[in-house]
Amino acid sequence: MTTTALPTSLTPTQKASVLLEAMPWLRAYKGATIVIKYGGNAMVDDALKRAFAQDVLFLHQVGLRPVVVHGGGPQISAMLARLGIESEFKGGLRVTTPEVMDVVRMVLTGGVQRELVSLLNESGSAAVGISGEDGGLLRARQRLATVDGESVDVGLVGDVVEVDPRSVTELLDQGRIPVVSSVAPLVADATTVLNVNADTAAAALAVALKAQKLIMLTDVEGLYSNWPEKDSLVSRIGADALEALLPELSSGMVPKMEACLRAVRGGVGQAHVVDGRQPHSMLLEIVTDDGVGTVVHPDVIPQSRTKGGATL
Ligand SMILES: Nc1ncnc2c1ncn2[C@@H]1O[C@H](COP(=O)(O)OP(=O)(O)O)[C@@H](O)[C@H]1O
Ligand SMILES: CC(=O)N[C@@H](CCC(=O)OP(=O)(O)O)C(=O)O
Repeated sequence: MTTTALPTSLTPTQKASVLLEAMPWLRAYKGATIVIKYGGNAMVDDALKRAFAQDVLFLHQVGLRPVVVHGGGPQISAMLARLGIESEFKGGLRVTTPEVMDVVRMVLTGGVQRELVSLLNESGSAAVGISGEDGGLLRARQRLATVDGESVDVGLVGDVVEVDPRSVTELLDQGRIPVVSSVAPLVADATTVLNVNADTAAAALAVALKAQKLIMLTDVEGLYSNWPEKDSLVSRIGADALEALLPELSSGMVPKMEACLRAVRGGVGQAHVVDGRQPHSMLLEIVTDDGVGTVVHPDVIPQSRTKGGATL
């Protein structure tokens, strides 16, 4: 895999200080489980996908336990269009007929997941693909979407109600990088498969794994309190304040911020929304002092999760 060289304009001292800045963060996160949600909109070009793979491999190499949960909304929409199947979103969720569900499952587990696994394994073999259907990982119940305060039917769309994380922890314990697709069997009938928004799946998995961090890579700088006003980017928000803001949010930000809230309320140390269009944004978020994007934190931060003035 090709690597991005440091610009030659950096002096040796500056290069050393970049490495040294990373040290306390790497020490703090050694052995930590980090769930990374890689959104379909952040997979827009090959260079970005490679930068993403490099970051995941770096974190794995230095002793973190990264788990990738991938999306693929735009890729599913492109395949549906090629097949001439109409599709629409309500409240940020795809209306999923049985015909659409077949395509969702095929594109996520057969396309996007395979591509990410092969990218991560280009210079190794640690990545292993798995779906919510495998090893009883996820179980879901049909859910409705909320549009203008009203509940609306979106078909075969699920919310995760049970997680058996053993298949993922076993992979992590073997030194692997699990790459998870967000389809899940119906809790009452395992032969019916539901389409789970990947943000929702990532949050449920992060809670079950007791992850230290959930990172959402998307195609926007972070959460805007007054979208699309550029000066309304939120850098930090607590769970209660986010809950109050949820009814104001629209489209893809609804499941994403619901997922961040669920994660921090469920015991995950922090949830981050970072811009996947910026190469290495995730790495910068984890191993440097400069926070990027939006951090969602629990209202009460346990003492064990603070380091100096910073929150882990
Ligand atoms: N308040 C908001 N803050 C940021 N983005 C918003 C907001 N409201 C709506 N959006 C839209 O949500 C999109 C991200 O959601 P989505 O397309 O589902 O991403 P992903 O594929 O990464 O899950 C942004 O590109 C933006 O167009
Ligand atoms: C129910 C629902 O909307 N499921 C999503 C699953 C993929 C996904 O979440 O992909 P992104 O993360 O790229 O948006 C969909 O069908 O598009």
